[in-house]
Amino acid sequence: MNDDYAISIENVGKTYRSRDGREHPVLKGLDFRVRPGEFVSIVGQSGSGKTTLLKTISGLQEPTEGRILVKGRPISEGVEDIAMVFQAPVLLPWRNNLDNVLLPLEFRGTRNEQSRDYARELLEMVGLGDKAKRYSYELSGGMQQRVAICRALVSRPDLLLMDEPFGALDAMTRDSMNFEIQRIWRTTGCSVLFVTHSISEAVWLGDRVVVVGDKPGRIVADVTIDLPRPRDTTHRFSPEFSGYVTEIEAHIGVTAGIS
Ligand SMILES: Nc1ncnc2c1ncn2[C@@H]1O[C@H](COP(=O)(O)OP(=O)(O)OP(=O)(O)O)[C@@H](O)[C@H]1O
Repeated sequence: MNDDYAISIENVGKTYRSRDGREHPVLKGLDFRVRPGEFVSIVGQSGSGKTTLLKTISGLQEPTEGRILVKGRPISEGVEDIAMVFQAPVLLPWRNNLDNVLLPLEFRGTRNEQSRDYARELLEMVGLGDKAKRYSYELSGGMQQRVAICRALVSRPDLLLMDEPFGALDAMTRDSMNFEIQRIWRTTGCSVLFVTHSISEAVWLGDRVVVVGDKPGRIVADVTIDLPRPRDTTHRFSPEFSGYVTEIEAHIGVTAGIS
């Protein structure tokens, strides 16, 4: 049954049309499911269509072919339980961090005392409880991205879409954000679709790693990561971990025609 899944991507294609009328197929025949509470990483060459896929899932744009169901309901019906985190946190500099977190609820007209408490709870959860009344320009890049994650979580989404959320962070901050997102995901129980260019990040975080090939974007592998949870740094040095990384590198290499 479709509604057993957090999300069903059924034979989805997306073609862009340029100004001169030419068609550019970017995604073709994508077909996969995400179970409730599952963490699915997505990797692929630059330009393979990963962002296009997330935008299509979030409802920011429509697929040209196929359909997307959230708990059995077409996203075209205006499903509200999806939130997205982008590479850049894009916080409003004139609002304090708490008010940035509450922004989606203001748009929906559902901001109230309870949601304010929940937003504070989320900031506590990511270690920014004392920064609620501070402004984004007073925070480091990693802290700003944590605020953006709280903003995505404040509407209690069932599905969190993350597009290279740690791509702009330095290696050490990225490492600690990997732990942070694992903890957040386990606490909230939401399903996550996580796009990254880092294969080791994808393996370390994911229950599965979906590899998207390019021209047009399609799934070339869907690898189940059978490593115990919660994961810590020791897993990164295990032979099983290296095996998964090598396997996925090979899938991406084949896609690019270099192996
Ligand atoms: N609005 C648009 N109109 C036309 N073409 C587009 C549009 N958005 C994306 N594209 C094209 O679609 C292809 C896939 O882009 P997309 O951003 O989805 O790839 P990606 O895998 O996320 O890349 P990266 O890893 O570099 O972020 C690219 O060739 C891009 O130029």
